[in-house]
Amino acid sequence: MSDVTTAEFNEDGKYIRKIRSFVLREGRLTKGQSQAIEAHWPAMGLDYTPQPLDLNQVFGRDADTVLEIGFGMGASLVQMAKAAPEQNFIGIEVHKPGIGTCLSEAGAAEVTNLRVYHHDAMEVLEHSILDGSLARVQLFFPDPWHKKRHNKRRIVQAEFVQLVRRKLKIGGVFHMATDWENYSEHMLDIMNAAEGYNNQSTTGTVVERPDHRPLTKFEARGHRLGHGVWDIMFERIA
Ligand SMILES: C[S@@+](CC[C@H](N)C(=O)[O-])C[C@H]1O[C@@H](n2cnc3c(N)ncnc32)[C@H](O)[C@@H]1O
Repeated sequence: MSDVTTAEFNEDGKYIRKIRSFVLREGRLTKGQSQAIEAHWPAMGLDYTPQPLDLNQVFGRDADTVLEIGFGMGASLVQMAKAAPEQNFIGIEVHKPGIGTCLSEAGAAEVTNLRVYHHDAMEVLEHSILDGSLARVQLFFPDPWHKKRHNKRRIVQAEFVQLVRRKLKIGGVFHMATDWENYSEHMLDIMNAAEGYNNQSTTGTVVERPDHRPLTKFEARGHRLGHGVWDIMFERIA
């Protein structure tokens, strides 16, 4: 398994510090997580390389590919892969325990249409995914970076959404969900200003949770407490 980021240097060989959307908190792996990585990484893990991935070769077929950024423990990703065997799924996560749990659940569910990266999604998207190759990109409950002075760490930014657009096919969908209202407003501001996208909401705002996004445990609890969740879906039109 490679490092989660690639060190970058300028022409003078000076290390470039980037603003990242995550802070690594490498909690210890449980025994189950490390066993799952050992058992399933050979079949389901994708080692990061800056060369574009041949999706047909990776999945052994030509099918629509859905890519999820920051899948956490992977509960909804595994459910989605299980529920849609006709589609390919790629998950990207920097948190190693999440990789372990996801692989453990994917192994137990016997899914064969899921591959995962343990790396920074920005670099994977930029270098490993061919332009115009994805049917859907999913970003569920990204770190909200609540404090105003941390807002710049939010992954949803003008440049990022154009990177996502480039990787989607025409007609492909960028699907976001958040439980933080201020972040949903930020997402809508960025997406409304972004070229080449069309909001799938008839009201020009948010959409109902589509059936293909499973309700997470955390979200179900939020519902009971009266908390909101906002789904935002934009289609690539150009
Ligand atoms: C708040 S959690 C949500 C996890 C999951 N989607 C869920 O709904 O439970 C956000 C996740 O995104 C991951 N993450 C943030 N920035 C990332 C990046 N640039 N590349 C890969 N993963 C990232 C974090 O490690 C974290 O696990």
